[in-house]
Amino acid sequence: MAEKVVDLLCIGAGGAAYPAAFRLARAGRKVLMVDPKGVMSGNCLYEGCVPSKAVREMASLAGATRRFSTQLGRAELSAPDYAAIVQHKDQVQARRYAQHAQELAAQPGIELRKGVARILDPHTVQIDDDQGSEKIRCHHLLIASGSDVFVPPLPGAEHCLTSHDLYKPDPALRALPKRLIVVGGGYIGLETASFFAELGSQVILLQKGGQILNGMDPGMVALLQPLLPAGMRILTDVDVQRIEAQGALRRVLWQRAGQEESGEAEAVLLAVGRSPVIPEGCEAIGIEFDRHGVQVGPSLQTRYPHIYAAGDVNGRVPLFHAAVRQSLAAAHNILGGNQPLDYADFHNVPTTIFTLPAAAYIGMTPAKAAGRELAVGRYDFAEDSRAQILERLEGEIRLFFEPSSLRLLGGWIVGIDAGALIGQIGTALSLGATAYDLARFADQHPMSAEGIGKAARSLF
Ligand SMILES: Cc1cc2nc3c(=O)[nH]c(=O)nc-3n(C[C@H](O)[C@H](O)[C@H](O)COP(=O)(O)OP(=O)(O)OC[C@H]3O[C@@H](n4cnc5c(N)ncnc54)[C@H](O)[C@@H]3O)c2cc1C
Ligand SMILES: NC(=O)c1ccc[n+]([C@@H]2O[C@H](COP(=O)([O-])OP(=O)(O)OC[C@H]3O[C@@H](n4cnc5c(N)ncnc54)[C@H](O)[C@@H]3O)[C@@H](O)[C@H]2O)c1
Repeated sequence: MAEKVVDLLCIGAGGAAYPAAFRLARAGRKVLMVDPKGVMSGNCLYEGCVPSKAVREMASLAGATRRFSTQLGRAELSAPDYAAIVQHKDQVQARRYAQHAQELAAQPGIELRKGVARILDPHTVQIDDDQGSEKIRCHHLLIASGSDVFVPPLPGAEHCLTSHDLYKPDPALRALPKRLIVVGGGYIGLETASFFAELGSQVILLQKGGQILNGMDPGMVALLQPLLPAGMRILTDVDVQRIEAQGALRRVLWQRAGQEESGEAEAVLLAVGRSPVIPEGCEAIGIEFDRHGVQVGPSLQTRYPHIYAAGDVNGRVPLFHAAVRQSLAAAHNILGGNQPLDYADFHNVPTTIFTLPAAAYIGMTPAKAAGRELAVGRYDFAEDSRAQILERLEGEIRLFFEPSSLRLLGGWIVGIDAGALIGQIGTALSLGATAYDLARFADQHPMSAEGIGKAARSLF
């Protein structure tokens, strides 16, 4: 039987794969996506962004209802029903899977195969599935195999839950733990700790280094940390020794400032990072990668101009919207005959830590400016109408400008609506806006976005 030939083969069917697949199919190219999940949208929908934020919004509503119980006439509030929250999360996932199936069915030119891909040579990929194996010839290859939970060699790690166990459809955790210990103070650990604390768990978070959200601007982190829910105890400079199981209970033992300490909980979440999933065959054909991922520049090309690597697998900006943008840039470069004509920007990507409350940033912040002078515009939510209506007075919008031109270089938001506002700041930044432009735009009242113009006007 003749080998099947496609224009583009995508290893994976997540956010780094399907935007390119659709773009090329619309241009009349023949595309094959391969993913062992057999469905489109990768880990974002399976166990990442969408399910975690479905839990977040329920926790946020539970917190708001508790804060306003008197005004809402519900003085006697029962504890949140975590099983019902999980059911809601599962329904959101099911709805989005159905939507993606419809989108795929409506687009001629794309096939999605359930299976695992491995690279045989720079133009041949083998797909292994339940039925056996098939070799496919491809003119272009997009490596979009994403990332997976990193489990360190920590004694007793098998007694811990991971984000997979919390957020996948029909997850293992279905009851709210009275006590939760979280190992790792990055995105997943901190977000999840804040959701469970808001829902009523007593949470201890253990972070290895001196700062939670390691690598992010310390100024922003220092504003966020005190605003996190009561019921969350954050310990830094912790060296976790082991986790022991005692029936249904878990005991975590750690060292801090030379002292042995321990804690007991109904559940332990291990969230110390993710590792790129490097498809078999990459090494054999000489594609360069390290522990962060496949090495690519902004054109997303590997050392083979027709082989691209986008999304978490390249480790550049492991966020869903960055994966989508990289996927489209790869598609444009394929359509350009592998001559780079589109480049992903790895620096100006809006980033939100969806804790309760959230923090978000983009572009240049003081820690990245490394001594370069910045003009700073600021707006406190304490004076914001919407923040007052919601009794969320904590936090701020801070914008960073080039002093001579007042061109917007970056910003952060800590507090209400951070995830939405950072997109607006990001749009302004990508359009080259200045403080004058932002100051002139009269945003809606009474919305927190008014604060962006007010932060800019604080400079004049
Ligand atoms: C708990 C959690 C919460 C998150 N929250 C957010 C958030 O709020 N916002 C945000 O922007 N990002 C968030 N992320 C990150 C986001 O999920 C990723 O950045 C995004 O999914 C990356 O997309 P991707 O396509 O590169 O990889 P993935 O989504 O990981 O998809 C890769 C796919 O490749 C498949 N695959 C792997 N190996 C092979 C192979 N050999 N052959 C075929 N297929 C293969 C996998 O099965 C997988 O489906 C979160 C992640 C987690 C874990
Ligand atoms: N809001 C979002 O966009 C969002 C949300 C969740 C996840 N994500 C993505 O998922 C990725 C993985 O998230 P993550 O939280 O697992 O990783 P992470 O890299 O963000 O954080 C891991 C944290 O664990 C700490 N750590 C490492 N080893 C430790 C140990 N032995 N004991 C205690 N602490 C230890 C690290 O210092 C770090 O602070 C992120 O990089 C991000 O790309 C994004």
